[in-house]
Amino acid sequence: MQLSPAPSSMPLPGIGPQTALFLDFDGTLVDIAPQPEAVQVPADLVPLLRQLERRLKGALAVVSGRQLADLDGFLGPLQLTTAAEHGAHQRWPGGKLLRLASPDLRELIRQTTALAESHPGLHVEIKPASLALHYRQAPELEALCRQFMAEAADHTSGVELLHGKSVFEVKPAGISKGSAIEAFMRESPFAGRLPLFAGDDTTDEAGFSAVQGLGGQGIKVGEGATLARYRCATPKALRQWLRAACDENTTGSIRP
Ligand SMILES: O=P(O)(O)OC[C@H]1O[C@H](O[C@H]2O[C@H](CO)[C@@H](O)[C@H](O)[C@H]2O)[C@H](O)[C@@H](O)[C@@H]1O
Repeated sequence: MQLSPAPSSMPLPGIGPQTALFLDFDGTLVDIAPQPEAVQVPADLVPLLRQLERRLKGALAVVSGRQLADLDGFLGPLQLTTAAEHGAHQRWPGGKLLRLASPDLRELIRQTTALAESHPGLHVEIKPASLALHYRQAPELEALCRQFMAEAADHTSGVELLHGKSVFEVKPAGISKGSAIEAFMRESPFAGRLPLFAGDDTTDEAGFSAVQGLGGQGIKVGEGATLARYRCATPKALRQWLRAACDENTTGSIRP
């Protein structure tokens, strides 16, 4: 399927009792920050997600590249249904945990850590099933990081490379945000509902493809070519749409 600019003037789709809602975290629920740990969670986000989860009778999940512990740290005390690490680590309704893959990343960790030590500005984020090499503080090193991570991924069994916002990530092959959403959609309370997925990055395109293949809609937050049919300008505007959906008198159909 070809990526195209999503229309920006259409009102966002309504969130109703038959919606299954899937939400990316960085760049979607919260603004992008200079470093992964510097993200600011707006004070009203956790109450908003709690209210939405209740209204949707549990059919809400966070779908993120982050590791589960980080998401829980940012969104605590909430522990939402979650697909973490691009779907490799899942928490299902009721709390059951599922780890779909655990590639051996020891050599990759050794190599990327050595690279970051010799290049100030690079940051290695080590997660249980994946690894991110961040270059937001050294954008001039993008080409070096690309080549390094492509070669490293080639030499690591069972992984594939993603390019996100100022980051190259190695994650388990064959698992994506799309496959995680499809898995949730086969089970209660998601099954039989219309899925909506909001995300901001290239790594969210698999999620847009999955929800639209199931008759739902993708919402791209921010700029850039996308498969998503809807667009919302900023995380703040997305949160306003979510808040509107919590208001009894609206279906959430606001303009982005
Ligand atoms: O799927 P997401 O929830 O969007 O997570 C994707 C990655 O997000 C984080 O990195 C990105 O956000 C950082 C904080 O805003 C930013 O500094 C970095 O440049 C971005 O790439 C996170 O650190 C990664 O683990 C996630 O995979």
